[in-house]
Amino acid sequence: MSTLLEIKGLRLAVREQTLIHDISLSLNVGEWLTIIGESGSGKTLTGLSIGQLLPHEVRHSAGEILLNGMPLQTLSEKEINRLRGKEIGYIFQDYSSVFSPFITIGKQLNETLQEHYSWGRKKRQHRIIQALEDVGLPAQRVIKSYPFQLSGGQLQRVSIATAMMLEPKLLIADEPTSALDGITATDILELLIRLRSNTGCTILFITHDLKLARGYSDQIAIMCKGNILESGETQAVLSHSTHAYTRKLLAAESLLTCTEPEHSIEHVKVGDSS
Ligand SMILES: Nc1ncnc2c1ncn2[C@@H]1O[C@H](COP(=O)(O)OP(=O)(O)OP(=O)(O)O)[C@@H](O)[C@H]1O
Repeated sequence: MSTLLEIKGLRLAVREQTLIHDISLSLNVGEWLTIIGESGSGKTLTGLSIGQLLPHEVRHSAGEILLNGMPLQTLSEKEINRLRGKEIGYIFQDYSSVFSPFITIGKQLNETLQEHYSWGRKKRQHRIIQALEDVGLPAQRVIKSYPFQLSGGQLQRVSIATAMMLEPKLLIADEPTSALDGITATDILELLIRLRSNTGCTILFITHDLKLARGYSDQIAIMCKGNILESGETQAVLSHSTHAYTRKLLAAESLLTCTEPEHSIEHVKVGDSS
């Protein structure tokens, strides 16, 4: 299996404060990796750093992020802009902020396609309808709708359709179900599974919910205070965890407050004999 994403010794800081401490992760083509950790552990910053979407005050102070072997931090603004959307797609918890309130969904999706492809109107229209149908929405009605005319679950489906219509190799889904009720959240996860098997895309999923990590991911990484405590195949990490925090986490089935001393955390790669 070939590696799509490699994060090597990534460190992020704000002024003198280190927020992410030399983390390393790798993700193979077509895999689903879940990063799980309590609030403030560094999940979102890790996801944003891949597409160079960090808040301006957060510095990438060490390490490399490679997509298909290409070091992303060496790209110009124009080059990374071209990769965002087409190679690296994002879905966020706050799907409503993705849409302009006074423009129909069809027009917004059309503008997104125009930014990336020089296709004619008919081909763009066809792609939009197909993308909306792929996420189980009534495309003809949705393209004429304004965002406020759709439910939260429908809008999150539209944001997934927006990301998937560009056929990204890597989809970063940051807590995409946190704002939805339980049944809608499960539907969205099932949808991501189906889209992954249809398109072969690779998924980096960010959550604080162990149930979601357990049920859907091939690989799991447990984050705490800007460090990765353990990572590896989901089953291996969950059944042979070496870290006391992970074991307590499993016993509680919900996130605990991480009490590890920040600077002495060692990243354990479960199942890695090298
Ligand atoms: N712009 C910023 N300036 C300063 N500190 C920041 C900034 N953004 C995030 N942080 C800090 O970095 C740490 C990691 O934040 P991050 O948002 O990545 O956590 P998270 O695990 O995604 O949390 P949550 O689940 O609540 O979204 C936190 O301590 C947070 O307060």
